[in-house]
Amino acid sequence: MRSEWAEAHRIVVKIGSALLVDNTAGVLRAAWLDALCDDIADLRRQGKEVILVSSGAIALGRNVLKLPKGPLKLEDSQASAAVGQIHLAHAYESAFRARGLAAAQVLVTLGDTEERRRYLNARSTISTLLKLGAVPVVNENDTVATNEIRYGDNDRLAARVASMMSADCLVLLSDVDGFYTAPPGSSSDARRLDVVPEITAEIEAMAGDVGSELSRGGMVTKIEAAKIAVGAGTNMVIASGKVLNPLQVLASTGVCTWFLAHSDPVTARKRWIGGTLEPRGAVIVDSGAAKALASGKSLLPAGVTEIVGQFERGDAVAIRGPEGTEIGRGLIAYGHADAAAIIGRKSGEIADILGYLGRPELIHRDDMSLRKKGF
Ligand SMILES: Nc1ncnc2c1ncn2[C@@H]1O[C@H](COP(=O)(O)OP(=O)(O)O)[C@@H](O)[C@H]1O
Ligand SMILES: N[C@@H](CCC(=O)OP(=O)(O)O)C(=O)O
Repeated sequence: MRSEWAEAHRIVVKIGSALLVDNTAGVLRAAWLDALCDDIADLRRQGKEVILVSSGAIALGRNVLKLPKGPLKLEDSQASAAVGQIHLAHAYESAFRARGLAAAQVLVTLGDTEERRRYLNARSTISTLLKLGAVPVVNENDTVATNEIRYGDNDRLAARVASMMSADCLVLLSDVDGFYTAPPGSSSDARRLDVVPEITAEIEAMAGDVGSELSRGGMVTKIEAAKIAVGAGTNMVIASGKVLNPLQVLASTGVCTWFLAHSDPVTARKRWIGGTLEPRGAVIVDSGAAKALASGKSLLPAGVTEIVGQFERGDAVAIRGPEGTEIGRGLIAYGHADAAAIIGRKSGEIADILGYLGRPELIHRDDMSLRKKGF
């Protein structure tokens, strides 16, 4: 197995519906799920952080509701997801509890990963869960997501989660053991690629549709996911989940396809913050704060002398030194009005001033890109 696997500290694992749900009976494949949870407990013992993105709610729920086979209307998918998600949550809770781990259900919508304020909230909640030792189990909140505002497939959702969480590796477990030069079902000379170093038009043309009635997206959405992941500095793997203990099998055999990122997640995130996002305002810092930032510290309200412009929590702002020169950019943890109320004050005073317990830092160092480090 490639060194990227051994070196990965934060791993997102996405599980397709076809793996979790028995297509004929429409019920959960409990023995498979148990074995997967063994693999995750094992990774946790190795000191790694694991976030699961699990499909399966609609596939499970439609069976409970006795809906006919074939494509579902949007409202029937949403009803199925509502029913199936309870079953999924129950299954994960008991499987992880049996292994001494707490499962945490995180249901997200497209807006939670796209809109700045909610993005920071989701990132912060998942970080806290990891810090507390829980295993976040993420799915799309299908019950409230309508066609215009939904991912619809969990491949891209998993990639957005991996990018949001600066994960080192995203594993898409599927019913196929990698990316082939053509859809394996329709072409007998299709062969699996070990590594895709670049997602070219030729690679995109090799991706076909879904392999099972329960699934969504096929390889097309996996390639879309790969673009998001590698752009965020996350390596992506497509591997087979058709075996028991799929992560252990992957580690020992190395059979899969790798989509390699060109930089690490921290560098990619800093580039995104420093180069891609348009600043909505600015914070002016004093010389002491400028020095602290240069030595790798977060920006505390005490070191800020002025707030410029109007922005919301999670927006990008410019960080300017006492002479007004831009020294960096960052995602700010407060909207402009609250930020203006707490600048120059100690972090311990924030709750008294604002009436709620906000973050101690105005801009966390992970959410900051400094000019001299090159953006
Ligand atoms: N180039 C390709 N390489 C591998 N599989 C492909 C390719 N093009 C299409 N597929 C199909 O994609 C399927 C996997 O995607 P999908 O059915 O959406 O599963 P999942 O539930 O894992 O998301 C495979 O079973 C295969 O039939
Ligand atoms: N949120 C949906 C996921 C749908 C989906 O992406 O399925 P899959 O292609 O099997 O990963 C569910 O839980 O049913």
